[in-house]
Amino acid sequence: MLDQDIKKIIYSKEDIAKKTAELGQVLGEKYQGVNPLVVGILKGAVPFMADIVRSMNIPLEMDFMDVSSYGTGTVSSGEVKILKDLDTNVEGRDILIVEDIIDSGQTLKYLVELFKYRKAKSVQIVTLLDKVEGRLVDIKADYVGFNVPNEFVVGYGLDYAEAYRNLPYVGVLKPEIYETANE
Ligand SMILES: O=P(O)(O)OC[C@H]1O[C@H](OP(=O)(O)OP(=O)(O)O)[C@H](O)[C@@H]1O
Ligand code: HPA
Ligand SMILES: [Mg+2]
Repeated sequence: MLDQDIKKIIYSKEDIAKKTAELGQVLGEKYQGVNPLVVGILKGAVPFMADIVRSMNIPLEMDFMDVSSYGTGTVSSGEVKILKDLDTNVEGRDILIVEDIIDSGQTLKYLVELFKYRKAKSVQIVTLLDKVEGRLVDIKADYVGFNVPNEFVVGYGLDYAEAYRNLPYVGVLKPEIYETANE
């Protein structure tokens, strides 16, 4: 079973449900009356996006962008590629970017600059996990679920080589899983 590859659970299904409800409540109040464009970053943000928007009890629009810099490994290539762009024009819009994790910060730095260049009225970030020790560029989220330790984590959207996204919790993979893959 998928569970057998996990060394330890860091945030349980219940921890995540409580946190997304709290964040959604705060964001619903913050974005009341402005019809924000909530942008989920594929594919990792899908479970978090689905939970957070259902806790925001206000009119909003959703769109998705697919960017990737990790490929099948555990280290960012540093090069952010757009695999799917937004369908929506962001000019004059209040944008809330939804991410599963900020690690090196390269993905979000790129996106924030892109949306500002496209003349968004405001750009804010909500991330479930913030791995501050991973940071290589200067970027901060406006809303953070949990500060995660400097380990490669999987589950609740986060993958290793595209697997484990469907775990309902966030956990640390047993090191032998990626060590054998690198041999
Ligand atoms: O701060 P960074 O070092 O840029 O890392 C964070 C980004 O990396 C992951 O995406 P990935 O590129 O693996 O795509 P995925 O969501 O499809 O897994 C994650 O979902 C974030 O988008
Ligand atoms: O710790 C991580 N796990 C999965 N994907 C990631 N992308 C950046 N950091 C991580
Ligand atoms: Mg990934």
